[in-house]
Amino acid sequence: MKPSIVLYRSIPTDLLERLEQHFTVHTFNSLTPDNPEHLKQVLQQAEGIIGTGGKVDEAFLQQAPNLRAASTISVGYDNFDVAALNAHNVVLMHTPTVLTETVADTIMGLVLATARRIVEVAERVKAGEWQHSIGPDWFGVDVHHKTMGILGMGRIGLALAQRAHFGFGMPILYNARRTHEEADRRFNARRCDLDTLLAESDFICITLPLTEQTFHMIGAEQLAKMKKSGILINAGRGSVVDENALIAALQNGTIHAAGLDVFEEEPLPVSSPLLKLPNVVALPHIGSATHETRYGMAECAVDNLIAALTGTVTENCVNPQILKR
Ligand SMILES: NC(=O)c1ccc[n+]([C@@H]2O[C@H](COP(=O)([O-])OP(=O)(O)OC[C@H]3O[C@@H](n4cnc5c(N)ncnc54)[C@H](O)[C@@H]3O)[C@@H](O)[C@H]2O)c1
Repeated sequence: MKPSIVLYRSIPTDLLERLEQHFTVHTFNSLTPDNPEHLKQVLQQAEGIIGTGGKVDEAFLQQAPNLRAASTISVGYDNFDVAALNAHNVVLMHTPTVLTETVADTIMGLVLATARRIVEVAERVKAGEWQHSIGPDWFGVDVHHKTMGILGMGRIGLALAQRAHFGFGMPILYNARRTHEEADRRFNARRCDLDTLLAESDFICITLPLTEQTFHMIGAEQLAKMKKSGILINAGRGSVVDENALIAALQNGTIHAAGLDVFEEEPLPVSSPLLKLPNVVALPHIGSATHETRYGMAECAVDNLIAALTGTVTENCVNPQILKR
């Protein structure tokens, strides 16, 4: 009999067929579906889960005694309790690399949109406000040759540095736990402490994962250390920034603008003060959301689950120590 798995995100038909060659697939629209009793029943037998979103913690794992592998269709895995997975001998697979370049493109899009006020002025054109040749109230600020500060010099940080350095002639600062030799060599990037990065950068781009150490890493104190003309871009995870402190900083003119792809609560509530601020560009977590990349992520996650449940893992494993047990 084929192993039973739970699929909790819709994936392209050919990839579903690939899963069905190996497994009996039980499909749900999320991990908190309309039919929770059915999910509970299926989880009793399930050896694998694949999808994105939803908490996988001790309470969830208690309901899935036969689980051997979890495959998330994302690179970030902050919604998984890795210690609990380890305790239950569950391998966690994710999709790094395949989305790196697309997310870096999104971040550059936010840099340009905030600095040049692209969304705001395009809306004014649509509203019929372009009646005469434009004056300073339509102007933005330059991007090229300004200083870019990157928080989290990993895969996405490096792809962003490449764009900023070669495309826009920007000096690159970064804050990281250790020196990134490739960034230094290829982009003349300079590692510095957080306070220096906050004080010297014109754009601060967050590409950090959400962990206990990065939670609210940027709060009122850090925002106050940024240039008044500084622009904050967050494409890591919402809770790396204290959103209330950010709202206050944007309202008070402590910083110039913000470009946000991620939020403390997603979807962003329509009542959020962020949506009332003209100096905010808010995106619905589209970092990796292109047809090509979302297909690539789903394919990678499918192959990851097959590898994990057939004992052929070579890459993309968050807790490889489990494989040796
Ligand atoms: N907006 C989106 O749609 C989207 C898409 C993909 C990834 N992401 C987010 O981006 C994150 C990074 O992805 P990646 O592929 O570049 O991961 P990565 O692991 O290659 O890079 C993360 C970097 O952050 C560094 N880091 C971690 N904690 C730190 C700390 N306390 N101080 C300084 N540096 C620290 C790590 O050393 C690493 O270099 C993901 O974890 C995810 O949260 C968002």
